[in-house]
Amino acid sequence: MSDETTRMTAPRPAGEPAGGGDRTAVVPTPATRAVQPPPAATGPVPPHTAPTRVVLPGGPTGPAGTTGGATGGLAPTSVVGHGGAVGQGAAGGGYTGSGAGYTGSGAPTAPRIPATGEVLGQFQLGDSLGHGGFAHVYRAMGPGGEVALKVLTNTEPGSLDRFVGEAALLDRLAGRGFPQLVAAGLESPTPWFAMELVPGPTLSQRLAAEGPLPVHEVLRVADDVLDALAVLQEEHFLHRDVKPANIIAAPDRNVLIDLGIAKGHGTSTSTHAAGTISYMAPELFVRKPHARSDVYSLGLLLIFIATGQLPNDLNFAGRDLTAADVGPVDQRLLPLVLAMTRHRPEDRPPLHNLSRTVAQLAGDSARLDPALLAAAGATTIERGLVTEVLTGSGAAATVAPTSMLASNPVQPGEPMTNLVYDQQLMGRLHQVHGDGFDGAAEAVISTYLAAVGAQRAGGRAPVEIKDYLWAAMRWAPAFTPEGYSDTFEGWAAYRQRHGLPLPGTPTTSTPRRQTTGTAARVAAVAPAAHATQQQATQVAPSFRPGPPTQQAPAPAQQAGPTTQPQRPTGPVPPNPQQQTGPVQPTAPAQGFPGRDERDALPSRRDDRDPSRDSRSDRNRDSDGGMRAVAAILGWIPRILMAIAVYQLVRLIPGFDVMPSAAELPLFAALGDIGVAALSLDPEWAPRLAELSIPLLGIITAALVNLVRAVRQRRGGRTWPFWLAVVVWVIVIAVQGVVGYAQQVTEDARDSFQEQREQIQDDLEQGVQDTTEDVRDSLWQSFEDVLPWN
Ligand SMILES: Nc1ncnc2c1ncn2[C@@H]1O[C@H](COP(=O)(O)OP(=O)(O)OP(=O)(O)O)[C@@H](O)[C@H]1O
Repeated sequence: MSDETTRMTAPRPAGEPAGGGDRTAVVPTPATRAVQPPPAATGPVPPHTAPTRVVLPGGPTGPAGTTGGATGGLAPTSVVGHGGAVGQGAAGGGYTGSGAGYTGSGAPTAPRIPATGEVLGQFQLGDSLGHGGFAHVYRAMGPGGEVALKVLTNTEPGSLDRFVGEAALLDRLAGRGFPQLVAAGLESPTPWFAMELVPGPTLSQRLAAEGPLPVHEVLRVADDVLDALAVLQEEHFLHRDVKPANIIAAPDRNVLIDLGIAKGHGTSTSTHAAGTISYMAPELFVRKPHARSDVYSLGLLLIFIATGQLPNDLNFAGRDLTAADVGPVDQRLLPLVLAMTRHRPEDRPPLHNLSRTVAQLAGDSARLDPALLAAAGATTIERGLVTEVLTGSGAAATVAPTSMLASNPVQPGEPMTNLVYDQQLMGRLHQVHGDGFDGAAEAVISTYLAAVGAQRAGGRAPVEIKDYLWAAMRWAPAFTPEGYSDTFEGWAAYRQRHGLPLPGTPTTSTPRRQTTGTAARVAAVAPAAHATQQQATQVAPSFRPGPPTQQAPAPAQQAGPTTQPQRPTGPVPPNPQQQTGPVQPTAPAQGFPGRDERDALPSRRDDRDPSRDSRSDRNRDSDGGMRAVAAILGWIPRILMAIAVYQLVRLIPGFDVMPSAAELPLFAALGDIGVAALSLDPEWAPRLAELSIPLLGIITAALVNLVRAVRQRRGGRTWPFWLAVVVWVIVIAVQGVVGYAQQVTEDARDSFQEQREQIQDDLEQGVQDTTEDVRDSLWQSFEDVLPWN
């Protein structure tokens, strides 16, 4: 093998002096870490117990560029080893080395996958241990014994940076919870690094062979992975790819592999998202990594290894899992996994609390402290992590601005696989799939692409994108409800029939808000659906020009979903537009999970249950009553609000000539009841009658919210509820304050009047008395002086 790497044999950049350091490993290290002196260039590879310490020839602080990853960003996007080929290549979007696969132009070329027997550095490759979309891992023999040797095979721009970053992080972790780095040849034409060989199957292999694990094994996995995640957190990293395939079940421990640095923060989760997205935390779908994102993935993983199945996909439903979602799981595990998979990351417990809970469960579960599983404020270490993410240090600088996260559209230049982050598109597809109309997906995608630009499709036809997204989300083909065609029109008809809100297509400017009533909405959407079909045919050709390949489905299949088996349904109306549509599926491109891969993925519970749709139909029917109640109830608070506002207007001086609504029998009675219940002066009855109007409003608004929440099976309160409560409270406050002020003023006026009258009476009396006294006294004096007295 011509590969000259011993541990690292990268060419030095021009002008850099040669020396002992030129044959050392050049994985970037954090600026804060003590850097060890480079080992001798020609020395033997040390045994695993003394791994090569990768160093930066540029000095302890490392050259510019290391800040991207190793200094604590979530994932390095630009890592410079020693200012040489790696760094330059990274900046240029490709590897500047001479090897196949990484060209200076940055354009990906064919990957080189080494064969068994080849030698890389001082390691001879043995059997393949496995591979993902990113790298191949081999059993290899080196001077210190057997190792797992990982070879980069992905040639997309940035993949080398990620690979270098992974090696750097492994080195930094020094075997704590992860395989220990042994040696690296990152500037080899075939970049590689060797790490400790962990014996054993992955957890997904173990599950496939043995089925669900007993509780104590589940807790052991939880314990080991929580420890590993805590180590990562100390280093200010998230893994972001916790899944059964990334945990090796060694006889004595479970080891987390495949460091998530391959998943750049705010960027793609790599091109082979299938199987990864299944475990992805909801906040990652809006590209807002949280310190507890790994907790969510681990929670799902524990559910999977305990039950053999994953809960329904809830990423777009926006709610927590319930016991019913989880399926038959040991009751001891239930509170743990429910807490770990809470929808809002801040409601999930921090790692430390989880470790203590797991320890308690493994010991004496009776001592389980429920407070540990409650939502807890950010820990100091988490705050550090979040700060780094938010301040945009290193790789985090790629985070989209908050304004972009609102609708989260895929940006030009982003890989097509990032469509999974588009909430608008994915939310719509989730609805389509949930209703059982996978066949409407192509139309939805086409319309979406027509709006955002066909280039976002990355050259894929809508049907390919649909297949990709379905595989990525592990949505098994849905069963269309009987009597409906699996098309956009069928979906629209189904929603109309069930009185469900009918979303427009993503691009339509369908004036849903300007029309009222279901009929009007349907009328508005019908042309939209028609337009969608047209757009499907218009957009598709520009995605993937070229002749259809062997895999192109027969025209008849093109009319409907190309991949979904359907239950026999009623006659499906022909759709000539789709039949003639130039959708030209081609062989799955790189990064798309193959059919076998998809089949191997564990299905979501709903996906495996063919009776799901009829069941959900029944649920929807039973929801009908609730919906009617909610609709009726919905008007009551609005009417009450109008009355309360009317009452408010009456408070304005001069407007009190208008009749008081509080005199209506219902409210008057409530005023009387209030006075009796609170033992108040009866004169307060009219005031209480006035206050009863907004109070009644709050109560009915709360009821409406409750009914709605039950119907939608959503926990928590919705914002309209809070809006209503705020309005009502303001009305009550104004009415209360003004009413009280009026009452007090009236009382004061009365008392003033009383006092005035009293004073007047007193004055009059006084004047009269005085007059009489004066008169009497005068008369007396007069009498006294009269001569006849
Ligand atoms: N240290 C190790 N010891 C033993 N086997 C390993 C080791 N590291 C990796 N493997 C095996 O190699 C397989 C692929 O490894 P890894 O997941 O790291 O590759 P990847 O290409 O980065 O994967 P992905 O595409 O999922 O990111 C693993 O599933 C595992 O079977």
